[in-house]
Amino acid sequence: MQHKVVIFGEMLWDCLPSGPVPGGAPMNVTLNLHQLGLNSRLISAIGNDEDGQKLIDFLQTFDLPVDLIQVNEEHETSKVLVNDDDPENIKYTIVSPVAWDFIQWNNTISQAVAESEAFVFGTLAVRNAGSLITLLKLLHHNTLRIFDANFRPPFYDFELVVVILGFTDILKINEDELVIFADYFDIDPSVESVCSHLDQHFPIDLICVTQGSKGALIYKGGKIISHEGYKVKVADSIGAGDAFLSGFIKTYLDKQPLDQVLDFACKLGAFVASKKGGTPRYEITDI
Ligand SMILES: OC[C@H]1O[C@](O)(CO)[C@@H](O)[C@@H]1O
Repeated sequence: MQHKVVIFGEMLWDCLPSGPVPGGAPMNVTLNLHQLGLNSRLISAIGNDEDGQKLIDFLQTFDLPVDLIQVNEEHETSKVLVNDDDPENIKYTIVSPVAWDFIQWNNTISQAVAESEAFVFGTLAVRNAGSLITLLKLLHHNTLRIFDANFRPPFYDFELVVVILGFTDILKINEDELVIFADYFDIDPSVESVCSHLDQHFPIDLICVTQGSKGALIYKGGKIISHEGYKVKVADSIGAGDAFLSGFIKTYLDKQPLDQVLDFACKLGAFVASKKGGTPRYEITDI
């Protein structure tokens, strides 16, 4: 049976100097999972405009269901200005407010989350109270809750992060976010200290930490499994973390051993880093 995963958050156009590409971490994860053969659906919002229609058209070229994507009459489809001068360290300027700042709760999205095997969310889409209220309601469902911190300064608030951590089963952070967590909790910024602190104070069962070109690790029950990553020629790092998370979700739900889960997550992350933008089109056999 196909695993059902629901993803909540932003969908947008990443405006690179070379032209616009579809993006947004939650949309990138949804598309990756779909291409990996899972039943993935995105809860998001576009404006009633051409940019929004083009995003829907793009998703439909993958045969991805778009029934949980709302059309907001008052706010535009999201655009992000991307500075890719340093391909390994991308800078994002995220226009505000936009349609996905106002994702409305309704029975259809609630039921989709209730029936899902996993529910994935991040911090950017809840920068505004409109979508935050909706996410907080959805977090009460009894499904595997996967939190991808995906901090996009200045759009995150650590007090809110702490609330969300209370509803998190699996957490994914990168090495920069690890330091932000350590600063907030006023603890040593090592992987061991941050992960064991989170393990002790929150209901989190497993933590993934991505470390850019140095690879990634999984922390579970006091043990760390690490992977040195796959070396590729980086086109840009847009969506590499999203691809890592997608590879993790697929193999984790398939109940593969954690070292293989980590290996596939690293492989997919590296594969997407070797392509331009966060939403390349591929077959599983290409990875
Ligand atoms: O979601 C915020 C930003 O992060 C990315 O998803 C990459 O992880 C970009 O596509 C987007 O502009």
